Parts: sequence; C-alpha cells; structure tokens
Amino acid sequence: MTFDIQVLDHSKAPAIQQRIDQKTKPLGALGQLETLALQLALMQQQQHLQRQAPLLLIFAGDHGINRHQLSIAPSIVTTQMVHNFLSGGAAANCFCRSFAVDLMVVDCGILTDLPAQPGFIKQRLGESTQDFSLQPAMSLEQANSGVQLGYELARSQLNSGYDLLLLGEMGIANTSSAAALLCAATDIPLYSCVGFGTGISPEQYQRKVSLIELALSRPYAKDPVSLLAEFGGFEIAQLTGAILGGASRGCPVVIDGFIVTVAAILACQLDPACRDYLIFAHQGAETGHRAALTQLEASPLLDLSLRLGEGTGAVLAWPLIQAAQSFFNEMASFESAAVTDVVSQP
Ligand SMILES: O=C(O)c1ccc[n+]([C@@H]2O[C@H](COP(=O)([O-])O)[C@@H](O)[C@H]2O)c1
Ligand SMILES: Cc1cc2nc[nH]c2cc1C
Repeated sequence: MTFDIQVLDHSKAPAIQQRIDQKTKPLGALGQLETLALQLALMQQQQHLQRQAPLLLIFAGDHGINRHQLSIAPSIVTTQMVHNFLSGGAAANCFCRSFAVDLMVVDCGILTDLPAQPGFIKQRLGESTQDFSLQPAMSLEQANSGVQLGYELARSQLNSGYDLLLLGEMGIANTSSAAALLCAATDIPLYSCVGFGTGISPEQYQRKVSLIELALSRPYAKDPVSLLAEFGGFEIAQLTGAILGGASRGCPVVIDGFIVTVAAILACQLDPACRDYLIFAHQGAETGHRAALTQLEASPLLDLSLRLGEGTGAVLAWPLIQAAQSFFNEMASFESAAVTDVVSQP
C-alpha cells in the first residue's frame, strides 16, 4: 500500500520562527502555542494562516474480545452510543456545538446495521471483530480494506470544504485491542500498555492482561496491517487510514485519546511522513496513552485526565489551534507596536 504524503518542507521554519519571535512577548512565552503556530505555518507554507474548517469523524467498531467482559458495558452499547451521537446527546456533540465543529459518525462494523441517515457514513467491515485472544481479529483483506476506506474517506471529506480533521472513536473493549497493538508494534512492556479503560474492576483488569498476554504469545507478522488483522478493531484500521489520508491532503490531523494515538503509531510506521501533520490534543488518564505519546515524541496540548474517547479531547484542542492561528496572524510585532528595549535571551 502506498500513501501519497509529501514530506513536510521545513526550509521556511527559521523565517516563521523569526516572525513568532518578533511578536510583543518575551521569547517563547506562548509556549506550545508557538510550536503549534510554527507547525500550522509549515503545513500551509504561509506567513498568514488561513482560517480552517474542522470536521470531527468518530469511527465506531465492535470487538469480539468483549465476550470475556473486559469493559464496564456490553458491546451493544457501541450501537446505543452511535444512536446518541446521531441524536446529538453525547459529550462529543456538546463540545462540537460549543466550538462550531461539524461531526460525522463512521460505522466501521458495529453489532447493529443502522439505517442510513445524515451525518452517518457506513463502511462496515463486519458486525464485530473476532475474539483476538485465540485467533486473528480479522482477515488481512479486512485490515487492508479498513486502512484504504479510512484513507479515502479522509481524503474525500478534505476535498469537500473541510481542511482540518479531528479524529475520535467509539468501541466497547477497544482499549484491549489498542493495548495489544501498542505492545506488539513497539518495545513497550505490556504493563505500560494496559489500563482500566472505561473503569473496569481489578478482576476484569487481570483477565484483560491475561488475554492480551495469551494473544501476544502466538507468532505474528509485525507489519502494521498484519498487526491490525491480528489484534485490531475495524475502527482502528479505518482511523489508521484516515490519519494517512489527512496527511496526504497536507491538512492538520488532530489525534484524540489512547486508541487514536495507537492508530497514529501504526500510521507513522506505514508512512513516517505523516508524523509532521499530527497535532496531539491531550494526555489522558488511560495507562497506555502516556507510553504511546512518548513513542511518538508527542507534546500534547491539554492534560485533563480525560478517558472518554469520542474525539472529545480533539474538539477541546480546537480553540487552542484557533488561538495559535490568531496570535500568529494578528499579534503586533515589537516594531509595529513600538515596544522597545525588551532584552530576551535565546
Ligand atoms: O480515548 C481514550 O483515551 C479512552 C480511554 C478509555 C476508554 N475510552 C473509550 O471507552 C471505550 C473503550 O474502553 P473499554 O473499557 O471498553 O475498553 C471506547 O468507546 C473508548 O472511546 C477512551
Ligand atoms: C457510556 C459510554 C460512553 C462512551 N463514549 C466513549 N466510550 C464510551 C463507553 C461508554 C460505556
């Protein structure tokens, strides 16, 4: 599989940084917002940042491994939450309304085949993955077409007026899948990958660790698509593709929580050029999220102990992206504001 991603041109970075440094503030005083402005300006290759039109895509999928009750909820809650997203009642909907972000839900393969409706995209790879503790979660063909479907979806949405992607997910038991993927794709020890997800009991946690250990003890190929087939979720495969699709359009892709961050690791393994297009919204409370962010050398914008998913952290990061754009475009320079004699150490 090849992805049409341009390696980000960093040659204008010194000029952009100089523009940031001439703003009326002590050197570096806008902290990570400065890094963010630089990243956005490199993506746009401009000294004036265009306003961006954001779209939140929530990828939903069900997980066979939940027959072992590894979540606080049965798998049908994925379908119920998809209903909730479509009727506007979930946290993600509230935050999208707060910050004028459009939202679409992608059925990547959930238990119930819901009717077509506005804001609902059906790209079903099945009704649930298999229980990955004893067998691959899906076929290699399903994993491949999941990545391809996500890639094409991101590209088509970014062709139809949106130019910034926020990525979220919904899938009961998908922290089990993400933990297995993270452990298999990296050298991170299992105990740093597995957490309490939705808030499971110590007994459920033990069962979760044992089942993931069992899964990881069988031989498997280590390329990202094979890993998705072994341990993945339909939504994680499509997220991996969507990240690559967003980067291929040269657009910022905002990464939400643990599960999306694991998809980002796989996307970067498939094509490292996508890394420069990623904005990491937050450091969450799920154990593996920290390890996954460290693996990507990411500095997330927020630290709110979130562990909800749905893209909630990504949407909360959107006003910060707007703030980075506005200071970069509108803030006076020392010269234009006639602020003199400020001595900053580099
Ligand atoms: O985004 C996160 O960091 C995150 C951390 C823990 C749980 N979640 C959400 O909770 C579900 C997965 O948790 P679990 O316990 O069912 O594996 C799934 O729907 C995710 O959206 C999300
Ligand atoms: C209620 C509920 C809402 C969610 N949103 C994302 N994951 C979720 C898991 C549960 C259980």
